[in-house]
Amino acid sequence: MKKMKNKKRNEFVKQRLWRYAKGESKSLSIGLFLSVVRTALEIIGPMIIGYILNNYIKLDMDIRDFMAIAKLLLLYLVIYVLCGLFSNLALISFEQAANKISFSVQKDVYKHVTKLPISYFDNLPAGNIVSRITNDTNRLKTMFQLILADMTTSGIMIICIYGMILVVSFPVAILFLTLVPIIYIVFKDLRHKTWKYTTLNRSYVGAINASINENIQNMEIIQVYNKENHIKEEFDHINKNIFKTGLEVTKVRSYGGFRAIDALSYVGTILVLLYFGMGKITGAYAVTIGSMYISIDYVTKIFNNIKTVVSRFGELEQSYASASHVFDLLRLEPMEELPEKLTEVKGDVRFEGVYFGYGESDVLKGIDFEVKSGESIAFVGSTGSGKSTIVNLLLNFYCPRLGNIYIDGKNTKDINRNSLREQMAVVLQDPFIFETDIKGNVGLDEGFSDAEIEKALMDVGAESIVKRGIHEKIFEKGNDFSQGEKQLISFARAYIRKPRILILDEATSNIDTETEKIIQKGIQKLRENCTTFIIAHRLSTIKDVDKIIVLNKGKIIERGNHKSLMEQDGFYKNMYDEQMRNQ
Ligand SMILES: Nc1ncnc2c1ncn2[C@@H]1O[C@H](COP(=O)(O)OP(=O)(O)OP(=O)(O)O)[C@@H](O)[C@H]1O
Repeated sequence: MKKMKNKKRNEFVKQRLWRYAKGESKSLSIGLFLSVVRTALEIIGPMIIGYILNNYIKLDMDIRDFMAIAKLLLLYLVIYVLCGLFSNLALISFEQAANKISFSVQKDVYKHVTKLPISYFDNLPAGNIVSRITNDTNRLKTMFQLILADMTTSGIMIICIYGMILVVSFPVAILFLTLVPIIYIVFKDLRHKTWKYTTLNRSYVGAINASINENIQNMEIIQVYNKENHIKEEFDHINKNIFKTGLEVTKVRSYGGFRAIDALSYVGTILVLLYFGMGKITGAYAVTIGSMYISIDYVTKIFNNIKTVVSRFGELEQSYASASHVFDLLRLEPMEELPEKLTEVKGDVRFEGVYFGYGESDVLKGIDFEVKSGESIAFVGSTGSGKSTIVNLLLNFYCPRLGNIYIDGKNTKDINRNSLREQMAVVLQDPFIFETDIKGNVGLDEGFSDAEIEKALMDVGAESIVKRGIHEKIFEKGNDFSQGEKQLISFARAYIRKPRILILDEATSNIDTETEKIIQKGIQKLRENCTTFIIAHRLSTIKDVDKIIVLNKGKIIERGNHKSLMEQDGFYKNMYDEQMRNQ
């Protein structure tokens, strides 16, 4: 079963790689053509020297010989200059193709990720996805660079040079074959060790990235609890492992496989010398100084190229693994774009026998309620009772396991998600602020005019922000704005879209009375003409809502309005009294 899955995955990766490569076939073909020309030129070079040695280097050289040698050496020089030129041009073509491919992959993956169901993100840390889109696609680029720029050219070179050795000296070509099994053993060993240490190294790099990400995001907590030293120790530990495994990779490459291939290259040269020496001594076969020179040059070149292929192979495998990671994201089923769009929405919402769980056990168990257009409904209950989950289902981030949710009588399972969300606005307890100006934060670059943005801000009571100017930049996380001001910006963001359904996740943190007043005024404005869902923590703020649902462990245990629930003298009244006492 696992084998089948791996086979399918491999097929998908290969298909995708091929498709992306085909998209850049022009640059790739040019690069390949230039590489072949370069190889041909590199093969011709030693032949010129061989020709000089055989025909012009003699005891009775005259001026005509010198002139001929000079001309041939000039040709040799031109050939090597051209060789360098073609090699660089080929590299540029391959680099161009690799860059364009990684750009397309990144674009496709990013677009695909935005269409994935939210449930997918529950199981994968955000850092992991970021790393796949950035690091893994970069490695995929390296893969194209490696395969094309290094391995293809070296491969072509090995084949062509071996062909030439066959032509120049058949026995040398046969002698060379005796070294192939040793080359294979060295290659296997090097591949195994490089894979082992680079895999370890990359996993430590991944761990350190995740740790930096987490620590920077939680710097306040780290400093408040004096955890700096603990964090530093943890960081040092991973860092040391990165250093150690990195060193092992270098050692394997420097002392191990590479030296072995260098040694084999010397053995190859010695074999050539022995063959030609034996021929000269015994006179059993014809030898020339030129063909000896050519054979030695070719053997050296062949080993240099084998070294390139061997050294790149480990990296290539790593890059292939990265490509597989990236393409795994593309294999995930995106959410279906349902055709039925909501246009004119009244805002009637009905939950009917809804059961849902993120994992195996349900966190909502048989939720039923109805709210009419323009009404407000609040959800209260202890932490983990399922308040936010109800809203997650309403937003269609998840589908109920059992039961249905209706908006204006239409089942949300059948409604196009984007059209559904266009009718909704969410105001979170901790408003998210983007690192752009106030206008961008309110309008989210959806083409609202300055006047519309200012009006929205004024309507929710953010005069002070309008006075600062809507083109003022808000820096990361909006730390130069007060909590209240950030809330007002997020209110304006919701208000300007004129949602039919508003979801308010009420702030749990204590805010001063002045900010509280401003916020409550903003909320009143927001709630006008909307069906409002409130996730309430402070019961004093929901006295005026039409319906209150009291949740406990995913079940509705009480329902009514503030007055009727107080009269019921149950869970709600207890919570309310407790909060009043603690004020
Ligand atoms: N993405 C998730 N993956 C797995 N379990 C989750 C996820 N989100 C919430 N839960 C679990 O579902 C249950 C209900 O959580 P939910 O956030 O809906 O409660 P809540 O009433 O809104 O809590 P709070 O008042 O603390 O925000 C909890 O046990 C919670 O641990």
